[in-house]
Amino acid sequence: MIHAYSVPDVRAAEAAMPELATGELMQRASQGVAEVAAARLEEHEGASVVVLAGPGGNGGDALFAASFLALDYAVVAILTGSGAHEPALRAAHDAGVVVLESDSPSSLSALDEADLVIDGMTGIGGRPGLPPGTSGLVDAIGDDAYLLSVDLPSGADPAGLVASDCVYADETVTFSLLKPVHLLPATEAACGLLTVVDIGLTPPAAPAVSRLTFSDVPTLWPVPGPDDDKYSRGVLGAITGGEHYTGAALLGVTAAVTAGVGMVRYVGPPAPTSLLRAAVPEVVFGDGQVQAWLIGSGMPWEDASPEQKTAIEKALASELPVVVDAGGLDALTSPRSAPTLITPHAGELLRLGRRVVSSSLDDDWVRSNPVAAARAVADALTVTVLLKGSVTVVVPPSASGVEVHSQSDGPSWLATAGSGDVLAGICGVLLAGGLTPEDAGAVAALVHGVAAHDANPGGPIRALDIAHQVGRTVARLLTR
Ligand SMILES: NC(=O)C1=CN([C@@H]2O[C@H](COP(=O)(O)OP(=O)(O)OC[C@H]3O[C@@H](n4cnc5c(N)ncnc54)[C@H](O)[C@@H]3O)[C@@H](O)[C@H]2O)[C@@H](O)CC1
Ligand SMILES: Nc1ncnc2c1ncn2[C@@H]1O[C@H](COP(=O)(O)OP(=O)(O)O)[C@@H](O)[C@H]1O
Repeated sequence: MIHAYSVPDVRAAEAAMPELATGELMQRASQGVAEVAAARLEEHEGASVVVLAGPGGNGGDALFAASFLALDYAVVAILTGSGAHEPALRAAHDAGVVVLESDSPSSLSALDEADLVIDGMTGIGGRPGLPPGTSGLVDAIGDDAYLLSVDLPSGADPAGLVASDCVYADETVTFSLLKPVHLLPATEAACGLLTVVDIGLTPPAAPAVSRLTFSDVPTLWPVPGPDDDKYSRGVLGAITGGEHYTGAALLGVTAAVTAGVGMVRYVGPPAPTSLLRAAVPEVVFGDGQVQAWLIGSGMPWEDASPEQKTAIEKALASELPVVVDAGGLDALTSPRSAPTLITPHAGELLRLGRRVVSSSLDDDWVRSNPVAAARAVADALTVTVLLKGSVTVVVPPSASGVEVHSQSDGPSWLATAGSGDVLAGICGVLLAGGLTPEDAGAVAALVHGVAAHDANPGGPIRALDIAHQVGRTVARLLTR
Protein backbone atom coordinates (compact mmCIF):
# COMPACT_ATOMS: atom_id res chain seq x y z
CA MET A 1 0.00 0.00 0.00
CA ILE A 2 1.22 3.46 -0.84
CA HIS A 3 0.19 6.32 1.46
CA ALA A 4 0.12 10.07 0.94
CA TYR A 5 -0.06 12.50 3.84
CA SER A 6 -1.72 15.88 4.22
CA VAL A 7 0.47 18.96 3.83
CA PRO A 8 0.12 19.98 7.54
CA ASP A 9 1.13 16.45 8.60
CA VAL A 10 4.17 16.53 6.32
CA ARG A 11 5.13 19.93 7.71
CA ALA A 12 4.85 18.54 11.24
CA ALA A 13 7.01 15.52 10.30
CA GLU A 14 9.66 17.88 8.94
CA ALA A 15 9.47 20.16 11.99
CA ALA A 16 10.04 17.15 14.26
CA MET A 17 13.48 16.61 12.70
CA PRO A 18 16.42 18.50 14.28
CA GLU A 19 18.03 18.29 10.81
CA LEU A 20 15.48 20.79 9.51
CA ALA A 21 17.01 23.73 11.37
CA THR A 22 20.60 22.74 10.57
CA GLY A 23 19.89 22.58 6.85
CA GLU A 24 20.78 18.86 6.73
CA LEU A 25 17.31 17.91 5.42
CA MET A 26 17.71 20.31 2.49
CA GLN A 27 21.15 18.86 1.79
CA ARG A 28 19.71 15.33 1.61
CA ALA A 29 16.85 16.47 -0.60
CA SER A 30 19.02 18.43 -3.01
CA GLN A 31 21.58 15.63 -3.19
CA GLY A 32 18.74 13.30 -4.14
CA VAL A 33 17.49 15.68 -6.82
CA ALA A 34 21.01 16.03 -8.21
CA GLU A 35 21.52 12.26 -8.31
CA VAL A 36 18.24 11.68 -10.16
CA ALA A 37 19.03 14.55 -12.56
CA ALA A 38 22.50 13.14 -13.27
CA ALA A 39 21.04 9.69 -13.94
CA ARG A 40 18.52 11.13 -16.42
CA LEU A 41 21.24 13.21 -18.12
CA GLU A 42 23.26 10.01 -18.55
CA GLU A 43 20.28 8.15 -19.99
CA HIS A 44 19.48 10.96 -22.42
CA GLU A 45 23.10 11.87 -23.17
CA GLY A 46 22.42 15.41 -21.98
CA ALA A 47 24.96 18.04 -20.98
CA SER A 48 23.06 21.23 -20.12
CA VAL A 49 20.81 21.95 -17.15
CA VAL A 50 18.55 24.87 -16.33
CA VAL A 51 17.14 25.25 -12.84
CA LEU A 52 13.98 27.29 -12.22
CA ALA A 53 14.33 28.40 -8.60
CA GLY A 54 11.55 30.07 -6.63
CA PRO A 55 12.03 31.92 -3.35
CA GLY A 56 11.02 29.06 -1.02
CA GLY A 57 12.50 25.80 0.19
CA ASN A 58 11.98 24.08 -3.16
CA GLY A 59 14.00 26.83 -4.82
CA GLY A 60 16.69 26.12 -2.20
CA ASP A 61 16.65 22.41 -3.03
CA ALA A 62 16.92 23.24 -6.72
CA LEU A 63 19.81 25.69 -6.26
CA PHE A 64 21.80 23.30 -4.06
CA ALA A 65 21.15 20.59 -6.66
CA ALA A 66 22.44 23.04 -9.29
CA SER A 67 25.63 23.52 -7.29
CA PHE A 68 26.25 19.74 -7.19
CA LEU A 69 25.48 19.30 -10.89
CA ALA A 70 27.80 22.18 -11.86
CA LEU A 71 30.76 19.88 -11.15
CA ASP A 72 29.91 17.87 -14.30
CA TYR A 73 27.45 19.88 -16.40
CA ALA A 74 26.82 23.39 -17.71
CA VAL A 75 24.18 24.76 -15.31
CA VAL A 76 22.10 27.92 -15.50
CA ALA A 77 19.76 28.96 -12.67
CA ILE A 78 16.81 31.30 -13.28
CA LEU A 79 15.38 33.03 -10.21
CA THR A 80 11.61 33.11 -10.59
CA GLY A 81 10.51 34.94 -7.47
CA SER A 82 11.48 37.97 -5.46
CA GLY A 83 14.57 36.68 -3.69
CA ALA A 84 16.06 33.24 -3.32
CA HIS A 85 17.19 30.91 -0.55
CA GLU A 86 20.41 32.71 0.44
CA PRO A 87 22.78 29.85 1.38
CA ALA A 88 21.66 27.86 -1.68
CA LEU A 89 22.16 30.85 -3.97
CA ARG A 90 25.65 31.37 -2.54
CA ALA A 91 26.49 27.69 -3.11
CA ALA A 92 25.29 27.95 -6.72
CA HIS A 93 27.38 31.07 -7.33
CA ASP A 94 30.42 29.45 -5.71
CA ALA A 95 30.04 26.33 -7.89
CA GLY A 96 30.05 28.41 -11.08
CA VAL A 97 26.34 28.23 -11.86
CA VAL A 98 25.26 31.08 -14.17
CA VAL A 99 22.45 32.86 -12.30
CA LEU A 100 19.88 34.83 -14.30
CA GLU A 101 16.81 36.87 -13.40
CA SER A 102 13.60 35.61 -14.96
CA ASP A 103 13.29 38.67 -17.21
CA SER A 104 16.83 38.33 -18.55
CA PRO A 105 16.83 37.95 -22.37
CA SER A 106 19.10 34.89 -21.98
CA SER A 107 16.58 33.01 -19.83
CA LEU A 108 14.26 32.00 -22.64
CA SER A 109 17.05 30.78 -24.93
CA ALA A 110 18.68 28.84 -22.05
CA LEU A 111 15.35 27.07 -21.41
CA ASP A 112 14.88 26.35 -25.10
CA GLU A 113 18.32 24.74 -25.34
CA ALA A 114 18.43 22.84 -22.02
CA ASP A 115 18.63 19.04 -22.01
CA LEU A 116 17.20 18.88 -18.52
CA VAL A 117 15.15 21.45 -16.58
CA ILE A 118 14.73 21.27 -12.82
CA ASP A 119 11.49 22.90 -11.70
CA GLY A 120 11.76 24.28 -8.17
CA MET A 121 9.42 27.25 -8.45
CA THR A 122 6.77 26.30 -5.88
CA GLY A 123 6.50 23.66 -3.18
CA ILE A 124 3.91 22.33 -0.76
CA GLY A 125 3.29 25.84 0.54
CA GLY A 126 2.27 27.02 -2.93
CA ARG A 127 -1.22 27.96 -4.05
CA PRO A 128 -2.73 26.25 -7.11
CA GLY A 129 -1.68 27.97 -10.34
CA LEU A 130 1.68 29.04 -11.75
CA PRO A 131 3.28 31.99 -9.94
CA PRO A 132 2.76 35.32 -11.74
CA GLY A 133 5.12 35.87 -14.65
CA THR A 134 6.34 32.28 -14.91
CA SER A 135 4.09 30.82 -17.61
CA GLY A 136 6.34 32.32 -20.33
CA LEU A 137 9.31 30.50 -18.80
CA VAL A 138 7.42 27.20 -18.75
CA ASP A 139 6.35 27.70 -22.37
CA ALA A 140 9.98 28.34 -23.36
CA ILE A 141 11.15 24.90 -22.21
CA GLY A 142 12.16 22.94 -25.30
CA ASP A 143 10.00 19.96 -26.31
CA ASP A 144 12.95 17.58 -25.99
CA ALA A 145 14.03 18.70 -22.52
CA TYR A 146 13.54 16.30 -19.62
CA LEU A 147 11.47 18.15 -17.02
CA LEU A 148 12.18 17.18 -13.42
CA SER A 149 10.06 18.75 -10.68
CA VAL A 150 11.20 19.11 -7.09
CA ASP A 151 8.60 17.67 -4.69
CA LEU A 152 5.65 18.60 -6.93
CA PRO A 153 5.04 20.20 -10.31
CA SER A 154 4.95 23.97 -9.77
CA GLY A 155 1.42 25.31 -9.83
CA ALA A 156 -0.18 21.96 -8.96
CA ASP A 157 -2.42 22.02 -5.90
CA PRO A 158 -0.39 20.35 -3.10
CA ALA A 159 -3.65 18.96 -1.69
CA GLY A 160 -4.43 17.39 -5.07
CA LEU A 161 -7.96 18.75 -5.07
CA VAL A 162 -8.12 21.59 -7.58
CA ALA A 163 -7.12 21.45 -11.23
CA SER A 164 -4.95 24.48 -12.15
CA ASP A 165 -2.42 25.87 -14.56
CA CYS A 166 0.80 24.01 -13.70
CA VAL A 167 4.00 22.43 -14.92
CA TYR A 168 3.59 18.96 -16.47
CA ALA A 169 6.71 17.09 -15.39
CA ASP A 170 8.36 14.03 -16.89
CA GLU A 171 9.34 13.10 -13.35
CA THR A 172 8.79 14.39 -9.85
CA VAL A 173 11.27 13.73 -7.06
CA THR A 174 9.65 13.84 -3.65
CA PHE A 175 11.12 13.33 -0.21
CA SER A 176 10.25 10.41 2.11
CA LEU A 177 6.49 11.11 2.16
CA LEU A 178 4.02 11.34 -0.71
CA LYS A 179 1.45 14.14 -0.64
CA PRO A 180 -2.09 14.05 -2.08
CA VAL A 181 -0.87 15.96 -5.18
CA HIS A 182 0.94 12.80 -6.25
CA LEU A 183 -2.10 10.50 -6.16
CA LEU A 184 -5.33 12.44 -6.78
CA PRO A 185 -7.07 12.91 -10.13
CA ALA A 186 -6.78 16.70 -10.42
CA THR A 187 -2.97 16.60 -10.24
CA GLU A 188 -1.46 13.11 -10.64
CA ALA A 189 -0.99 13.36 -14.39
CA ALA A 190 1.16 16.48 -13.95
CA CYS A 191 3.66 14.59 -11.76
CA GLY A 192 4.88 12.14 -14.40
CA LEU A 193 7.09 9.37 -13.03
CA LEU A 194 7.25 9.62 -9.23
CA THR A 195 10.58 9.02 -7.50
CA VAL A 196 10.85 9.03 -3.71
CA VAL A 197 14.16 9.97 -2.08
CA ASP A 198 14.33 9.01 1.59
CA ILE A 199 15.51 11.93 3.70
CA GLY A 200 14.57 10.26 6.97
CA LEU A 201 11.10 11.67 7.75
CA THR A 202 8.86 9.57 10.01
CA PRO A 203 5.42 8.86 8.50
CA PRO A 204 2.52 10.61 10.28
CA ALA A 205 -0.08 8.44 12.04
CA ALA A 206 -2.86 8.63 9.46
CA PRO A 207 -2.67 8.92 5.67
CA ALA A 208 -4.87 11.32 3.70
CA VAL A 209 -4.86 9.11 0.60
CA SER A 210 -3.97 5.45 0.09
CA ARG A 211 -3.28 3.42 -3.03
CA LEU A 212 -3.30 -0.36 -3.18
CA THR A 213 -0.44 -2.11 -4.91
CA PHE A 214 -0.32 -5.63 -6.36
CA SER A 215 0.93 -7.07 -3.07
CA ASP A 216 -2.27 -5.91 -1.30
CA VAL A 217 -4.48 -8.11 -3.46
CA PRO A 218 -3.74 -11.45 -1.67
CA THR A 219 -4.54 -9.76 1.66
CA LEU A 220 -7.89 -8.40 0.53
CA TRP A 221 -9.26 -10.72 -2.18
CA PRO A 222 -11.74 -13.30 -0.75
CA VAL A 223 -10.14 -16.70 -1.34
CA PRO A 224 -12.31 -19.77 -0.57
CA GLY A 225 -11.21 -22.36 1.98
CA PRO A 226 -11.98 -26.10 2.27
CA ASP A 227 -15.14 -25.47 4.32
CA ASP A 228 -16.64 -23.05 1.80
CA ASP A 229 -19.55 -23.72 -0.52
CA LYS A 230 -21.09 -21.54 -3.21
CA TYR A 231 -23.44 -19.89 -0.71
CA SER A 232 -20.87 -19.17 1.98
CA ARG A 233 -18.59 -17.61 -0.65
CA GLY A 234 -21.23 -15.00 -1.46
CA VAL A 235 -24.20 -14.86 -3.81
CA LEU A 236 -24.55 -11.72 -5.89
CA GLY A 237 -27.98 -10.60 -7.06
CA ALA A 238 -27.74 -8.61 -10.32
CA ILE A 239 -30.57 -6.30 -11.36
CA THR A 240 -28.98 -4.87 -14.49
CA GLY A 241 -29.60 -4.45 -18.21
CA GLY A 242 -32.94 -4.23 -19.92
CA GLU A 243 -34.62 -4.69 -23.29
CA HIS A 244 -32.39 -1.89 -24.63
CA TYR A 245 -28.99 -2.35 -22.94
CA THR A 246 -28.78 -6.15 -22.97
CA GLY A 247 -24.98 -5.98 -23.16
CA ALA A 248 -24.55 -4.25 -19.82
CA ALA A 249 -26.15 -7.24 -18.09
CA LEU A 250 -23.87 -9.64 -19.95
CA LEU A 251 -20.72 -7.64 -19.18
CA GLY A 252 -21.30 -7.20 -15.44
CA VAL A 253 -22.51 -10.74 -14.85
CA THR A 254 -19.67 -12.28 -16.92
CA ALA A 255 -17.16 -10.26 -14.89
CA ALA A 256 -18.77 -11.42 -11.65
CA VAL A 257 -18.64 -15.07 -12.70
CA THR A 258 -15.02 -14.94 -13.89
CA ALA A 259 -13.99 -12.96 -10.78
CA GLY A 260 -15.04 -15.94 -8.70
CA VAL A 261 -18.39 -15.17 -7.09
CA GLY A 262 -20.12 -18.10 -5.36
CA MET A 263 -23.21 -17.64 -7.53
CA VAL A 264 -25.08 -14.95 -9.50
CA ARG A 265 -28.86 -14.57 -9.42
CA TYR A 266 -30.12 -12.40 -12.25
CA VAL A 267 -33.33 -10.36 -12.26
CA GLY A 268 -34.35 -8.80 -15.57
CA PRO A 269 -36.72 -8.83 -18.54
CA PRO A 270 -36.74 -11.42 -21.39
CA ALA A 271 -34.08 -10.05 -23.76
CA PRO A 272 -31.11 -9.91 -21.33
CA THR A 273 -32.37 -13.05 -19.62
CA SER A 274 -32.23 -15.01 -22.90
CA LEU A 275 -28.81 -13.61 -23.68
CA LEU A 276 -27.48 -14.63 -20.26
CA ARG A 277 -29.08 -18.09 -20.46
CA ALA A 278 -27.12 -18.66 -23.65
CA ALA A 279 -23.85 -16.94 -22.81
CA VAL A 280 -23.38 -17.45 -19.05
CA PRO A 281 -24.84 -20.82 -18.11
CA GLU A 282 -23.57 -20.51 -14.52
CA VAL A 283 -26.22 -17.86 -13.73
CA VAL A 284 -29.52 -18.65 -12.00
CA PHE A 285 -32.60 -16.51 -12.59
CA GLY A 286 -35.14 -14.74 -10.41
CA ASP A 287 -35.15 -13.15 -6.97
CA GLY A 288 -33.78 -15.10 -4.01
CA GLN A 289 -31.38 -14.97 -1.09
CA VAL A 290 -28.16 -13.06 -1.78
CA GLN A 291 -25.25 -11.57 0.18
CA ALA A 292 -25.08 -8.39 -1.94
CA TRP A 293 -26.87 -6.66 -4.82
CA LEU A 294 -25.56 -5.08 -8.00
CA ILE A 295 -28.11 -2.70 -9.51
CA GLY A 296 -28.41 -0.29 -12.38
CA SER A 297 -25.83 -0.97 -15.14
CA GLY A 298 -27.53 -0.57 -18.53
CA MET A 299 -30.82 0.13 -16.83
CA PRO A 300 -31.99 3.72 -17.13
CA TRP A 301 -34.72 3.95 -14.47
CA GLU A 302 -37.46 4.52 -17.07
CA ASP A 303 -36.40 1.28 -18.85
CA ALA A 304 -36.50 -0.88 -15.72
CA SER A 305 -39.12 -3.63 -15.85
CA PRO A 306 -41.74 -3.68 -13.06
CA GLU A 307 -40.04 -6.79 -11.64
CA GLN A 308 -36.67 -4.97 -11.62
CA LYS A 309 -38.15 -1.87 -9.97
CA THR A 310 -39.70 -3.96 -7.20
CA ALA A 311 -36.46 -5.91 -6.67
CA ILE A 312 -34.40 -2.70 -6.57
CA GLU A 313 -36.69 -1.03 -4.06
CA LYS A 314 -36.50 -4.15 -1.90
CA ALA A 315 -32.70 -4.29 -2.22
CA LEU A 316 -32.26 -0.65 -1.29
CA ALA A 317 -34.61 -1.01 1.69
CA SER A 318 -32.73 -4.09 2.93
CA GLU A 319 -29.70 -4.28 5.24
CA LEU A 320 -27.64 -5.94 2.49
CA PRO A 321 -24.62 -4.36 0.78
CA VAL A 322 -25.44 -2.83 -2.61
CA VAL A 323 -23.38 -1.63 -5.60
CA VAL A 324 -25.32 1.09 -7.41
CA ASP A 325 -24.24 1.83 -11.00
CA ALA A 326 -25.57 3.99 -13.86
CA GLY A 327 -29.42 4.07 -13.93
CA GLY A 328 -29.61 2.64 -10.41
CA LEU A 329 -28.34 5.99 -9.15
CA ASP A 330 -31.78 7.45 -9.94
CA ALA A 331 -33.36 5.02 -7.50
CA LEU A 332 -31.13 6.17 -4.66
CA THR A 333 -33.28 8.89 -3.13
CA SER A 334 -32.39 8.71 0.56
CA PRO A 335 -29.35 7.83 2.69
CA ARG A 336 -28.60 4.13 3.26
CA SER A 337 -27.27 2.75 6.52
CA ALA A 338 -26.11 -0.60 5.04
CA PRO A 339 -22.80 -0.78 3.11
CA THR A 340 -23.27 0.95 -0.24
CA LEU A 341 -20.82 1.57 -3.06
CA ILE A 342 -21.90 3.77 -5.94
CA THR A 343 -19.89 3.80 -9.17
CA PRO A 344 -20.64 6.95 -11.23
CA HIS A 345 -18.53 8.48 -13.98
CA ALA A 346 -18.18 12.27 -13.91
CA GLY A 347 -21.40 12.86 -15.88
CA GLU A 348 -23.42 10.61 -13.59
CA LEU A 349 -21.92 12.19 -10.46
CA LEU A 350 -22.90 15.65 -11.68
CA ARG A 351 -26.46 14.50 -12.33
CA LEU A 352 -26.65 12.92 -8.90
CA GLY A 353 -25.06 15.97 -7.24
CA ARG A 354 -27.69 18.23 -8.76
CA ARG A 355 -30.35 16.03 -7.17
CA VAL A 356 -28.88 15.41 -3.70
CA VAL A 357 -26.41 18.29 -3.12
CA SER A 358 -27.66 21.39 -4.99
CA SER A 359 -29.68 21.88 -8.17
CA SER A 360 -27.50 24.87 -9.12
CA LEU A 361 -24.16 23.01 -9.49
CA ASP A 362 -22.40 24.17 -12.64
CA ASP A 363 -21.14 21.88 -15.42
CA ASP A 364 -17.57 22.14 -14.09
CA TRP A 365 -18.45 20.95 -10.56
CA VAL A 366 -16.87 17.49 -10.79
CA ARG A 367 -13.93 18.38 -13.03
CA SER A 368 -12.84 21.36 -10.94
CA ASN A 369 -12.63 19.37 -7.70
CA PRO A 370 -13.43 15.66 -8.18
CA VAL A 371 -12.74 14.55 -4.62
CA ALA A 372 -14.87 17.32 -3.08
CA ALA A 373 -17.73 16.51 -5.47
CA ALA A 374 -17.55 12.81 -4.60
CA ARG A 375 -17.37 13.67 -0.90
CA ALA A 376 -20.45 15.90 -1.07
CA VAL A 377 -22.50 13.06 -2.57
CA ALA A 378 -20.98 10.51 -0.18
CA ASP A 379 -22.03 12.66 2.78
CA ALA A 380 -25.50 13.45 1.40
CA LEU A 381 -26.35 9.77 0.87
CA THR A 382 -23.98 8.10 3.43
CA VAL A 383 -22.55 5.95 0.67
CA THR A 384 -19.03 5.35 -0.61
CA VAL A 385 -18.47 6.96 -4.01
CA LEU A 386 -16.19 5.32 -6.56
CA LEU A 387 -15.66 8.07 -9.12
CA LYS A 388 -14.36 6.56 -12.36
CA GLY A 389 -11.65 8.10 -14.51
CA SER A 390 -8.04 7.56 -15.51
CA VAL A 391 -7.39 8.06 -11.80
CA THR A 392 -10.31 6.47 -9.96
CA VAL A 393 -11.04 7.66 -6.43
CA VAL A 394 -12.98 5.84 -3.75
CA VAL A 395 -14.39 8.41 -1.33
CA PRO A 396 -16.20 7.28 1.82
CA PRO A 397 -18.53 9.55 3.83
CA SER A 398 -16.58 11.97 6.08
CA ALA A 399 -18.08 10.46 9.24
CA SER A 400 -16.39 7.11 8.53
CA GLY A 401 -12.95 8.63 9.13
CA VAL A 402 -11.58 6.35 6.38
CA GLU A 403 -9.10 7.92 3.99
CA VAL A 404 -9.67 8.40 0.26
CA HIS A 405 -8.33 5.63 -1.98
CA SER A 406 -6.95 6.40 -5.38
CA GLN A 407 -6.12 3.85 -8.08
CA SER A 408 -4.54 4.40 -11.46
CA ASP A 409 -3.84 0.94 -12.82
CA GLY A 410 -5.48 0.77 -16.23
CA PRO A 411 -4.38 1.94 -19.67
CA SER A 412 -6.32 4.72 -21.39
CA TRP A 413 -7.74 2.02 -23.69
CA LEU A 414 -10.08 1.32 -20.74
CA ALA A 415 -12.15 4.30 -21.87
CA THR A 416 -14.44 2.06 -23.93
CA ALA A 417 -18.17 1.34 -23.77
CA GLY A 418 -19.06 -1.32 -21.26
CA SER A 419 -15.85 -1.31 -19.23
CA GLY A 420 -17.68 0.42 -16.38
CA ASP A 421 -20.28 -2.38 -16.39
CA VAL A 422 -17.41 -4.86 -15.94
CA LEU A 423 -16.03 -2.86 -13.01
CA ALA A 424 -19.45 -2.82 -11.32
CA GLY A 425 -19.60 -6.63 -11.62
CA ILE A 426 -16.21 -6.98 -9.89
CA CYS A 427 -17.31 -4.58 -7.14
CA GLY A 428 -20.41 -6.74 -6.60
CA VAL A 429 -18.33 -9.90 -6.13
CA LEU A 430 -16.22 -8.21 -3.48
CA LEU A 431 -19.18 -6.81 -1.53
CA ALA A 432 -20.80 -10.26 -1.64
CA GLY A 433 -17.49 -11.64 -0.35
CA GLY A 434 -17.70 -9.42 2.71
CA LEU A 435 -15.33 -6.55 1.90
CA THR A 436 -16.15 -3.01 3.01
CA PRO A 437 -17.26 -0.66 0.21
CA GLU A 438 -13.91 1.19 0.41
CA ASP A 439 -11.81 -1.97 0.12
CA ALA A 440 -14.14 -3.46 -2.51
CA GLY A 441 -13.98 -0.31 -4.64
CA ALA A 442 -10.21 0.05 -4.42
CA VAL A 443 -9.39 -3.63 -5.10
CA ALA A 444 -11.95 -3.79 -7.91
CA ALA A 445 -10.47 -0.69 -9.56
CA LEU A 446 -6.97 -2.19 -9.32
CA VAL A 447 -7.96 -5.62 -10.70
CA HIS A 448 -10.11 -4.04 -13.44
CA GLY A 449 -7.20 -1.87 -14.60
CA VAL A 450 -4.69 -4.72 -14.53
CA ALA A 451 -7.13 -7.08 -16.30
CA ALA A 452 -7.56 -4.46 -19.03
CA HIS A 453 -3.80 -4.38 -19.46
CA ASP A 454 -3.53 -8.18 -19.41
CA ALA A 455 -6.34 -8.54 -21.97
CA ASN A 456 -4.20 -6.91 -24.66
CA PRO A 457 -0.97 -5.37 -23.38
CA GLY A 458 -0.26 -2.10 -25.16
CA GLY A 459 -3.25 -2.18 -27.48
CA PRO A 460 -7.00 -1.62 -27.76
CA ILE A 461 -9.34 -3.58 -25.51
CA ARG A 462 -12.99 -4.56 -25.71
CA ALA A 463 -14.96 -4.65 -22.48
CA LEU A 464 -15.99 -8.30 -22.86
CA ASP A 465 -12.32 -9.31 -23.06
CA ILE A 466 -11.72 -7.55 -19.72
CA ALA A 467 -14.64 -9.48 -18.24
CA HIS A 468 -13.16 -12.77 -19.52
CA GLN A 469 -9.67 -11.84 -18.34
CA VAL A 470 -10.52 -10.95 -14.72
CA GLY A 471 -10.17 -14.50 -13.31
CA ARG A 472 -6.73 -15.02 -14.84
CA THR A 473 -5.57 -11.62 -13.61
CA VAL A 474 -6.77 -12.39 -10.08
CA ALA A 475 -4.83 -15.68 -10.23
CA ARG A 476 -1.72 -13.84 -11.39
CA LEU A 477 -2.02 -11.29 -8.56
CA LEU A 478 -2.73 -13.95 -5.91
CA THR A 479 0.25 -16.10 -6.88
CA ARG A 480 2.94 -13.64 -7.91
N1 LIG B 1 -23.48 -2.67 -24.19
C1 LIG B 1 -24.22 -2.03 -23.29
O1 LIG B 1 -25.34 -2.44 -22.97
C2 LIG B 1 -23.69 -0.81 -22.68
C3 LIG B 1 -24.52 -0.13 -21.81
N2 LIG B 1 -24.13 1.00 -21.19
C4 LIG B 1 -25.13 1.63 -20.36
O2 LIG B 1 -25.60 2.74 -21.06
C5 LIG B 1 -26.24 3.63 -20.14
C6 LIG B 1 -25.83 5.05 -20.45
O3 LIG B 1 -24.44 5.17 -20.17
P1 LIG B 1 -23.65 6.56 -20.36
O4 LIG B 1 -22.30 6.36 -19.78
O5 LIG B 1 -23.74 7.00 -21.77
O6 LIG B 1 -24.42 7.46 -19.31
P2 LIG B 1 -25.30 8.75 -19.44
O7 LIG B 1 -26.03 8.79 -20.72
O8 LIG B 1 -26.06 8.80 -18.18
O9 LIG B 1 -24.18 9.85 -19.33
C7 LIG B 1 -23.46 10.27 -20.40
C8 LIG B 1 -23.36 11.78 -20.26
O10 LIG B 1 -22.42 12.10 -19.25
C9 LIG B 1 -21.41 12.94 -19.81
N3 LIG B 1 -20.13 12.62 -19.21
C10 LIG B 1 -19.41 13.50 -18.49
N4 LIG B 1 -18.31 12.92 -18.04
C11 LIG B 1 -18.31 11.66 -18.50
C12 LIG B 1 -17.40 10.58 -18.36
N5 LIG B 1 -16.30 10.68 -17.66
N6 LIG B 1 -17.71 9.42 -18.95
C13 LIG B 1 -18.84 9.28 -19.66
N7 LIG B 1 -19.76 10.28 -19.82
C14 LIG B 1 -19.48 11.46 -19.24
C15 LIG B 1 -21.43 12.65 -21.29
O11 LIG B 1 -20.92 13.72 -22.02
C16 LIG B 1 -22.89 12.42 -21.53
O12 LIG B 1 -23.56 13.67 -21.65
C17 LIG B 1 -25.82 3.16 -18.76
O13 LIG B 1 -26.90 2.50 -18.15
C18 LIG B 1 -24.70 2.20 -19.03
O14 LIG B 1 -24.60 1.20 -18.03
C19 LIG B 1 -22.80 1.54 -21.34
O15 LIG B 1 -22.09 1.04 -20.25
C20 LIG B 1 -22.16 1.13 -22.65
C21 LIG B 1 -22.32 -0.34 -22.97
N1 LIG C 1 -8.48 7.79 -19.82
C1 LIG C 1 -8.70 6.71 -19.07
N2 LIG C 1 -7.67 5.96 -18.64
C2 LIG C 1 -7.89 4.85 -17.91
N3 LIG C 1 -9.12 4.42 -17.55
C3 LIG C 1 -10.17 5.13 -17.93
C4 LIG C 1 -10.04 6.31 -18.70
N4 LIG C 1 -11.27 6.82 -18.93
C5 LIG C 1 -12.14 5.97 -18.34
N5 LIG C 1 -11.49 4.97 -17.73
C6 LIG C 1 -12.09 3.84 -17.00
O1 LIG C 1 -12.98 3.18 -17.92
C7 LIG C 1 -14.19 2.80 -17.27
C8 LIG C 1 -15.34 3.51 -18.00
O2 LIG C 1 -16.54 3.32 -17.32
P1 LIG C 1 -17.89 4.04 -17.77
O3 LIG C 1 -17.65 5.46 -18.04
O4 LIG C 1 -18.91 3.68 -16.77
O5 LIG C 1 -18.21 3.31 -19.14
P2 LIG C 1 -19.48 2.44 -19.55
O6 LIG C 1 -20.68 3.11 -18.96
O7 LIG C 1 -19.49 2.49 -21.04
O8 LIG C 1 -19.28 1.09 -19.02
C9 LIG C 1 -14.01 3.18 -15.82
O9 LIG C 1 -13.53 2.09 -15.08
C10 LIG C 1 -12.95 4.29 -15.85
O10 LIG C 1 -12.21 4.38 -14.66
